[in-house]
Amino acid sequence: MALEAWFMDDSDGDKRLPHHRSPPEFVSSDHLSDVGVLYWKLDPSDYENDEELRKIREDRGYNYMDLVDLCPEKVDDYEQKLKNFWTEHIHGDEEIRYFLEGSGYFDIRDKDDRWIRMWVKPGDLIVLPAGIYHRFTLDTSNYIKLMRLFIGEPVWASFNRPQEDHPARKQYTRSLTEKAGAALAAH
Ligand SMILES: CSCCC(=O)C(=O)O
Ligand SMILES: [Fe+2]
Repeated sequence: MALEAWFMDDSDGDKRLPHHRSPPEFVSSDHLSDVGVLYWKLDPSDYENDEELRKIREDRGYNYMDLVDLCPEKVDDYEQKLKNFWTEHIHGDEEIRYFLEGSGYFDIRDKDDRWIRMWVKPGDLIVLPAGIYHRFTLDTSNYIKLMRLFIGEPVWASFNRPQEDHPARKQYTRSLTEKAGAALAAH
């Protein structure tokens, strides 16, 4: 099963609702990989002993991991955190999230600056490239539990848009341009 993703409408209504366009416009896994998103579907039921997850972590050097249970009782500054997640931002490193319970919306900007909404659910492992604009919200289930992965000492710093001069942003836009150039040359 592929990740469910779609282009968002332009309405300002409740962010926890799906925000499909009318009619809905789904986004293919090719389009997601074009903007540099990596995706795996794993079995979350026994994540502590999952051989597939172990292999991915080893291959990509994700030696750091912790768990986040996103509910008011377990997270300090819950409302503030959700607010920060919802503010469009980038990071200087990959953002790697493995979703274990509940669900939510991970929104990313594509190369034409359109919002793509990815509906993340248990078993979805998603890697966002450094420098991609994104944001996150819970959906109407109001709950999510996830694993954060990182290479080495984690850096959670986020940089709110605009960030056109940030090295990670420049590198990212350059990589998109190169990809587009290579695609043209292949035709
Ligand atoms: C809660 S999943 C990811 C939210 C986010 O973009 C972040 O932590 O930087
Ligand atoms: Fe982020």
